[in-house]
Order: sequence, then C-alpha cells, then structure tokens
Amino acid sequence: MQQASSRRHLIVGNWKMNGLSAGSLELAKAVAEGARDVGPAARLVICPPFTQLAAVAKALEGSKVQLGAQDCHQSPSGAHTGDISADMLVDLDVGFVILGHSERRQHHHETDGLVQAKVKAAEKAGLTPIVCVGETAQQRDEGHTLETLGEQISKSLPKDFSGVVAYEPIWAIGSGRSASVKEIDETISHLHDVIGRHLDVDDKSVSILYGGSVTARDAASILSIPAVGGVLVGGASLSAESFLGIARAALATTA
Ligand SMILES: O=C(CO)COP(=O)(O)O
Repeated sequence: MQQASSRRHLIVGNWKMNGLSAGSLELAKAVAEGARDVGPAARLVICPPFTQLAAVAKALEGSKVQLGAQDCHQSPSGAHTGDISADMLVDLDVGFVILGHSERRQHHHETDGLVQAKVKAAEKAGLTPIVCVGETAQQRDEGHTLETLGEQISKSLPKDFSGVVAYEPIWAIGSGRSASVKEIDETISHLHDVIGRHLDVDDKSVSILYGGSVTARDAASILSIPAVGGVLVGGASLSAESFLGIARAALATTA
C-alpha cells in the first residue's frame, strides 16, 4: 500500500456558483501567493465558475496552482445552447474538470451514462476529469452505500479511465459534518477494489479524493489516511486562508 510520506496530495477547490470578477481575482491571487509555502507536498487546483476562468487563468500564470472547471459537455462543438465543450476549457488553459458532481446528478438529472460520455470527451481533449461519486443519507441508512458507489464507479468511468475519482457522500456536502476517518478509509479502500475489478487499469493509478465539509481543522487526519489521494473542497475553498490551511495540512502529513 502507498505510504502517506511518499504521496503528493491533490487539493482541489470547487467554488461552485460563487464569485464575481473582483472577488475571484483577489481569491485566486491570494491562493497563488500562499501556494509558494506549500512546497511539493500538494498539487493545488482551483475550479471557479466558467465566467471567471479566463481572468483566473491569467492570475495563476507562473504560479504552481492549476486551473479546473466544474463541468463540460460531452460533444466537441455544435448546437448546444448554453453549454461549454472540453476543447473550450483547454483553450483557456484549464487542466482539470469536475464531472458528475452530486449537485449536477441531482439538479440536472445527469446519469452515470452521461457522466461517462463527458469523461471520454474530457480525456480526449486532454483534460484530467475528477469524477464524483457519493451516496445519499437514505442509501447510507438503508445499508446501500457500497452497492451505490460500485454502480456509479462501474457505469460512470470508461474501462481505460485515467483521471481522478472524488468520493463525496451527499449527506456530508455543505452539512458541516465530514465523514469519519474510519468511514473514509473503508469506503475509499472499497472504491479502489471496485476500480481494480471493473476497469482495465491498475487501481493504484487512480487517485481517490475525499470531499464533504473538509476544513483546515480536519484536513490533516483525512490526508493521513493512506488510501486518500487528496481532498475536494467546497465552502472552505472560498477563503484563501482556509484553503491554504488545508494545503498546509498536506505538508504536515508528509513531514
Ligand atoms: O461538494 C463539495 C465539493 O465538490 C463539498 O462541499 P463542502 O466542502 O462545502 O461540503
């Protein structure tokens, strides 16, 4: 098993639908500036809304912080009013794209099949997809967590998947209640097994992040779990101080 000391954690900020011009620029610059102290312990990615990508890309020039987006369309171009293609993201120096987030699965009715089509489009364009999976509180209470996640993994990821997975229990998102270290450890270890069984890739090659109410306070204990490849952060990524606090926790786990 991979040891915590040899890993480089991926710390991803998902700004969701937050950020106007001035505030986004200020936040991106502050993250870029503070990232200098984080050293090689972590790779930092911030995912602003589409409207801020171009400005944030400029603000991150020359920094170690990479740029991500929050969705893309499954087609390269065409009559898809209001949509954004993977090539359009690459054109703006975007390197990562979050796909299949539970908020899109729930509010935009995205299915596993659609998520897989988007993953293929993203990989073809040269983006690294960050594919989210997670169970509802009801699925958890009824004992269907592992089955639900297994189905999402096997149906949302192509057999030759080369991206990143994020385990985000829906009940933990925005609730202030992160899953426990034991829950995260057991679930992510299970997801590695599912990947090994269902995909044609070495499960160790797929990094699995945890997301759901991650803060600078609990980041070190989460990042110390050997199976965890990093974190996907919502609310706490909207302040440079708390996002960088999480990144510094990665540094502490490798010290
Ligand atoms: O959905 C999330 C990140 O994609 C998690 O959001 P919070 O960190 O606000 O719980």
